[in-house]
Amino acid sequence: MEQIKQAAVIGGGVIGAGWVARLIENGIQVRIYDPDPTAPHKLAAVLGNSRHAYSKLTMAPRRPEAHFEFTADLASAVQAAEWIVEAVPERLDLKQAIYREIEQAASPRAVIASSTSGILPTDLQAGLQYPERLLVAHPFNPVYLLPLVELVGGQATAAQTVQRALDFYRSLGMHPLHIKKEIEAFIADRLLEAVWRESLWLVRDGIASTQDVDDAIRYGFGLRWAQMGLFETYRIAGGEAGMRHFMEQFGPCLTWPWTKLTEVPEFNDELVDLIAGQSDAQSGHYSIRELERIRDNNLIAILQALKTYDWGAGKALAAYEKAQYDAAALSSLSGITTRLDKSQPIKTVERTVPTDWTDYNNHMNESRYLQVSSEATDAFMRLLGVDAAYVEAGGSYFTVETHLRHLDEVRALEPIVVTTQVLAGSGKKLHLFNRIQHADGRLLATAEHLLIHVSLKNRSSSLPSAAVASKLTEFAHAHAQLPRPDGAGRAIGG
Ligand SMILES: NC(=O)C1=CN([C@@H]2O[C@H](COP(=O)(O)OP(=O)(O)OC[C@H]3O[C@@H](n4cnc5c(N)ncnc54)[C@H](O)[C@@H]3O)[C@@H](O)[C@H]2O)C=CC1
Ligand SMILES: C[N+](C)(C)CC(=O)CC(=O)[O-]
Repeated sequence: MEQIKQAAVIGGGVIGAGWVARLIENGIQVRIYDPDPTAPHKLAAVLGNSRHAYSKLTMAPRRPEAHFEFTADLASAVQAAEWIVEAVPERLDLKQAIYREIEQAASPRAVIASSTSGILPTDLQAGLQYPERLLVAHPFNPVYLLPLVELVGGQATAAQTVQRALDFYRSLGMHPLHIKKEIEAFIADRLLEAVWRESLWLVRDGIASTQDVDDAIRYGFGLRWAQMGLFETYRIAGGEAGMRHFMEQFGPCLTWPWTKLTEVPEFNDELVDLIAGQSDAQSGHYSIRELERIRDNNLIAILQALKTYDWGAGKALAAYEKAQYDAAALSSLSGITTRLDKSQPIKTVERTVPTDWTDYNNHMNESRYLQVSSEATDAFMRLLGVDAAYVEAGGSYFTVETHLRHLDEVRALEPIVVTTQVLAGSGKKLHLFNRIQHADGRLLATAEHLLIHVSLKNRSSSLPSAAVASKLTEFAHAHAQLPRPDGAGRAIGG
């Protein structure tokens, strides 16, 4: 599959910044062009939130964040780009002018992906020299967390461009929804606009406050929509007889005067003041950044819950995690044959301390030391070949005993490194010693673990495969030459 290494983002506002966050998290270098001098400041705030979000989203090994930079002009941003994200304001003339500039500097193979919320891709393509490489990739805010991206090709978009886009967005952990027939506002915004329009009427007519509308969504059908959408939810609401009964019963209501969907309330100062005033009263005591954090934390919890049940948007997270584990296994395995120095403890974790790992003492909570050490053990297991495929085939290691020593403190966002030393490894047993260090060299903790190889079929101890046993023997022999670590085998107070 094509590996995109260099992207450009044109327009670094709400959506452009969200794209930058998702791209660099996935190891893709980004050059950004935005004439607004405050754009770097706004991007920094979005990255503060996205880094916080990614540190909580998954325990899978993350790629090192890629480099990004602002450029002084558009040409410098797109020259080397393989993927060009356009995220400038929603004006056809502006977007078309930007594409003309892009075409003068970029490779004709580079895909141009417009973030437009509703403009037809065929209109965007008008006047392009290579229109076959343009398509709409419409994301949802926050782009760094929500998996959906609507892909819409125009009349001139090549099938190959759509295929490249499907592969690319999947590799970013997204769920590309290919809309085969172009239509203004695509699918999701048509639905959102309908709900928004109706909500404006309800508030304007004094029937509900903005808070009432939000409560009607978040305490009820919003929860259903987040996991099943509309049609699957209504199928269940039809009882045993399912969708047919639901349609028979509730279909006729659609002709009753329940909604005003076709009319739009007049957008005068009075309406704006009414809505904005109620919105200020509802949530003005939070800053926008605080609201973003609250939103992100809630979204992460929902995504993780859905992942547990392999359902809805949780499927995208599960697939992304698997890809992250596979990528980590590949890089570790290539390390074994090329550059891994087995004569030393192996570096198994390199990360920063997430902001929500700290406690009332304002340092990393004791439980997280075990979590980090467990990440290190998992990474070492992958080095042995105990990866997702091995586990799926029925083999794994279970930890049966742990001894942790807490030696120094570490605070949020500080860099930590873990090294793993094999104390013994033969037969069913694997005895590891992990050193958790600050990147400045301070030893923060040691964790000693005894693991037993198990068969996941009958969940009892078993011998590892010959390939795993052989790799383990190599490490065990090499590490047997190392001095026994200080603290190994120690009991409390010993
Ligand atoms: N805000 C939202 O909820 C969503 C917006 N979109 C779409 O994303 C696109 C961007 O929208 P937002 O990020 O919300 O707007 P925004 O106003 O937050 O950001 C637009 C950015 O483009 C920059 N810009 C203006 N002229 C430029 C030029 N000639 N070259 C480079 N940069 C330029 C502006 O300085 C600004 O930073 C629009 O097409 C919008 O429909 C898509 C999904 C959701
Ligand atoms: C309001 N909006 C039309 C720009 C919204 C979107 O396009 C998608 C979203 O994030 O809701």
